[in-house]
Amino acid sequence: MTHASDADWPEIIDLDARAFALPSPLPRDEITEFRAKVPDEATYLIRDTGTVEGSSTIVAFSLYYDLPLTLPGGAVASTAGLSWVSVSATHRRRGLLRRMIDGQFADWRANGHPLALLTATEGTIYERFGFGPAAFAHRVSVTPSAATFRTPAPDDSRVRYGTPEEVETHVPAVHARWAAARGGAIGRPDAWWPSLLADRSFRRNSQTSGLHYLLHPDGYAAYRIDARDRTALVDDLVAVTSQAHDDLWRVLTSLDLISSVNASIPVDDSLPHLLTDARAVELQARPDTLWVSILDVVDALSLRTYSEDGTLVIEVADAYSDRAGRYRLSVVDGSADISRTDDKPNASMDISVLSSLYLGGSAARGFAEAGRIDIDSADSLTLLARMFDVEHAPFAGTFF
Ligand SMILES: CC(=O)SCCNC(=O)CCNC(=O)[C@H](O)C(C)(C)COP(=O)(O)OP(=O)(O)OC[C@H]1O[C@@H](n2cnc3c(N)ncnc32)[C@H](O)[C@@H]1OP(=O)(O)O
Repeated sequence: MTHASDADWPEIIDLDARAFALPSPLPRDEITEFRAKVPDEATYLIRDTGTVEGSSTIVAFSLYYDLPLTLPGGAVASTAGLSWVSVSATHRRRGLLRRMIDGQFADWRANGHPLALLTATEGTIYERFGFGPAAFAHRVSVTPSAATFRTPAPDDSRVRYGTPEEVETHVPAVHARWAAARGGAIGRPDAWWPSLLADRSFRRNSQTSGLHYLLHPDGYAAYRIDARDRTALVDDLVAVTSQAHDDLWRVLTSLDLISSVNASIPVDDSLPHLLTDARAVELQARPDTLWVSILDVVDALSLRTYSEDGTLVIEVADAYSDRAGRYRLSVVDGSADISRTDDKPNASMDISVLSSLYLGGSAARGFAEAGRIDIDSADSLTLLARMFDVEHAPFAGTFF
């Protein structure tokens, strides 16, 4: 296994397009922009000799981004975001993914990352490495004609369409304010913004418009129009205050000639409650949007805060790595002290389940009822559930 160099990228892009069944690979002139997002040492590739004598081809590739993740309580963890995992169809199920993850896992730990993240194409690949789905979103379709707000619109909502110059300064700044305040939010590194704001053609098809940006002093919404069925597709909506949230949604639901507004919103978003008819917000799917793997149990559990004080011994099983063991979690005034222990456990679970609970986006009770958390008493389950509970559901906000 080696790291990628500039010369490898055209081949990597082709491998990736085939593996992800994309209609066309990333255009060559956009590779440079993409390359700014990832240093060579965070890329992993495996070559195999080709059928033509002397040739060799890339048969597996993956990379990780250094991503800031806001945790319950407001601390920001430096995480490793696994992405672009592609194995050639000619080399499937020969352990190449496992080889790449083994290498990355060692590097993530050497770099001191307490957590690894990913967004998954399929739900059955990553649990074996200790990842669990940890944040979700509601994919909704809002019918503007039925979306009547319970309260009248303010005289001036302060929402305006932004010029490109305004968008370039306002959007990254508001996103950073929002991400710092929302548990489960992924902060966007500076190097990501040029390609996001450029809204390259590969992000849309011939029937969809470019992005329109609505700006508010405390938020923004970026949407495009699909001309085929006159829908508005919300690409990004960030609101630091509820006023910004409500004002942006008032504009989005009053777009003329639009039959529906499609968006991915937090599972606890207030939008349905703002309307006289909550059915105007039709739930279409509840996808997992972020998978987490706790790489270091003591470090990770110490970084977040907790909603209930108390002490629990949690036993972790780990078939992939060395995270197994018993950990005493003592919470005082919301802050945890964690240490390894030999004491009898109150709750036993796989590292992937603990990783799912970590951001507060999954309920301990559901895992216990499914037999995936062994619990010594009803009181322990109540304490576990309350400890990991959070004020706002985690919302990642960024696909990577
Ligand atoms: C974070 C991301 O980037 S998600 C994107 C993942 N990539 C894709 O979906 C693109 C298309 N798919 C591929 O490129 C490949 O099929 C991959 C990357 C999913 C798997 O690569 P492979 O090299 O075939 O996996 P590998 O042989 O190392 O398998 C490792 C383990 O995962 C299992 N596994 C691999 N793929 C799958 C799958 N799609 N569903 C269920 N299990 C899987 C294997 O059975 C094996 O299990 P075991 O070791 O516990 O017995």
